[in-house]
This record gives sequence, C-alpha cells and structure tokens, in this order.
Amino acid sequence: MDGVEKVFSVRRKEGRLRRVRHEVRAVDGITFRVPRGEMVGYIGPNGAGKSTTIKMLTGILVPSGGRLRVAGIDPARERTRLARRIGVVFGQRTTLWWDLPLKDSYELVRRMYRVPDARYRDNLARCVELLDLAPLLDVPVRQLSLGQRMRGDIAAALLHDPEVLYLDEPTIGLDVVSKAKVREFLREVNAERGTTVLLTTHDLTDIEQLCRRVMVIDHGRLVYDGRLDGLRAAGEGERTLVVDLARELPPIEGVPGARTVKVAGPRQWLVFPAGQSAAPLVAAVAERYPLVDLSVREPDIEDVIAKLYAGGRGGVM
Ligand SMILES: Nc1ncnc2c1ncn2[C@@H]1O[C@H](COP(=O)(O)OP(=O)(O)OP(=O)(O)O)[C@@H](O)[C@H]1O
Repeated sequence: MDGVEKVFSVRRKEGRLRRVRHEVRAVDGITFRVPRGEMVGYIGPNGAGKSTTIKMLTGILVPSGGRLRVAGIDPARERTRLARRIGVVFGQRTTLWWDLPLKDSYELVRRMYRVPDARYRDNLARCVELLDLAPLLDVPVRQLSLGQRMRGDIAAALLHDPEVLYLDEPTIGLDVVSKAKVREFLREVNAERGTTVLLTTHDLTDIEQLCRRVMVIDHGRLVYDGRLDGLRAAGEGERTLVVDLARELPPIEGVPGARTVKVAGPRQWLVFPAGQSAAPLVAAVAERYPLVDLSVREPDIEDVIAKLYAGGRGGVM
C-alpha cells in the first residue's frame, strides 16, 4: 500500500431539517509492504480504519487515493482474479451456508474456486485433522457452536490454497481452548505453506503468539509499524522486578533506576524502564537485602497500546 486513502462522504443531520455532507477519512494515507510468508498483526481502536483497509485489500472497496497491490494485482480492477489468490475470514460473519452440512459448504467452495480434486482432498484432510472437524462435517452450520463454526470458516478460506489470508477477529468470542486451537492451526499453515497473513484482532494474545511484526492504526494513520517487542519499548513501558525477601521489611530503597511500588509481606515489586537491564538492579538488591527469589515481568502490552492510542496522531513513528 502506498499512500492509500479512503474517504467516505456521509450526510449528517444538523438541526431539525438540515442535512450536511461530511467527509470521513477512514484511511488517511497508509503505506506499508508485507513480504510473502509474513504474519502481521493489524491493530487499532474501534473505528481506526482496519476493516476499511481489509476491504480495499480484497477489492470490496475502491480507494479514494494512493496505490495498492496484492500479489501483484490491483484489487479494485481485478477483484475476481484476486479472489482466487486470497482467503478471508470475518470473525463476525460466516461465509458458510447456514442450512447445509459443513461438508456441503466445502463442496460448494471447491466448485466455486474450481479446486483440482487431489488438491482439494489433501487440503480438506489437513484442515479436518488439524482443526478437529471430523465430527462436524455432517452437521448443518446453524447447529455449530461459535468455536466450531469459526474453525469451519477458517478451513473454508484455505481450501483453494490462497497465498494471502486476511483474518478479521478470528478468535472473537471463542473460549480459551478454541482460541489455542485456532492459533496453533494458523501457525502451522503459515509455516507449512508460507501463507501471508494479515491479522486484525482486539485480543493481543493472538498477536503475541502469532506475529513478530505489528502495525498499529489510529484515525486512519499508521502510528507504529515494527516488532512487537519494539512496541513495548516505544510505549515507554516499564518492567517489574518482583523480589521475595527472607522476611517482611520496609520498602526497598536506594536502588538506582528503580522504585518500589508495592509491598505484600516479604514480597516487593520494583518498577524500572523497559529498556534498562535488570541485572544491576538485582545485584543492588541482593547486596543489601536477604534475597530469596525473584522474577522479572514484562510490561503489559495492553497498557502500552492504550498509551499509544491515547497519544493519537503522530504516535511513535
Ligand atoms: N461505508 C461507510 N460509510 C461511511 N463511513 C464509514 C463506512 N465504513 C466505515 N466508515 C467509517 O470509517 C471509519 C473507520 O471504520 P472501520 O470499520 O474501518 O474501523 P475499524 O478499525 O475496523 O473498527 P472496529 O474495530 O470497530 O471494527 C469509522 O469512522 C467508520 O464510521
């Protein structure tokens, strides 16, 4: 994507009778490149422009400005040709046929995409195995639980071997076990087939477990594009050193660069800047206090991102 924009023109009521046209810049000049085989998180608060970006990348929406290509194809001009090369999963909706058993939906996908027989059988067998779909194949989609349906949808998106997979909230509403299963599957697909994945989610654990690179969008602009661990540092996160002393003592003092924020019995919590090494702090504590055990906690990524959103335009890029 190169300086891509999407402006919606909306009519809003003003006063009792007047309707005034307003422009909504849903995507406001976004530039990024995703190499083949990468798995990238695309996150941002509600209304940031994530879905609009994905809709432009699939050819559903035409950009108002800028240039974009997916696998060398201009999505808006060659939407059908692109459709053969991409897979899309919208967590909030299903692409399966509500009244049909799962396996009939897959059969329809096979015909729509004209997937060669052998390829289809292999892909289906792999999905059935990894996503535990065997007991569900004869069940009408409307009778599936949310987690089962989601697994069914993900399989449907992969039967035609897409090179690029867009996942919009693929774990929304799922329980912990189903989430783990979906994540494990996506990791396998990415590793085995080299599928490029763009993942939109509000569940940061998805990102932590799947993506090394994350892009943060806010008000239609990219405010961060880089490694997930870099995001922690960029958000000026703090790490926490948790120490267990031999006995209850007053709050630890005099450790350069750290401050004690909590004391509970013999356990104390000291925070220090995320970019700083914990080693000198541990040495300083151990020298003057009866240290029994310790652990270092990473900054909470949710806090970091909340700060980033609060920073708004400009962000840390
Ligand atoms: N068809 C449309 N017409 C007018 N405005 C729209 C349209 N689609 C989206 N918008 C506006 O564009 C902005 C971005 O919306 P978008 O759906 O891309 O956000 P999002 O990041 O996907 O949010 P969420 O996390 O809530 O799904 C919002 O202000 C939204 O109201």
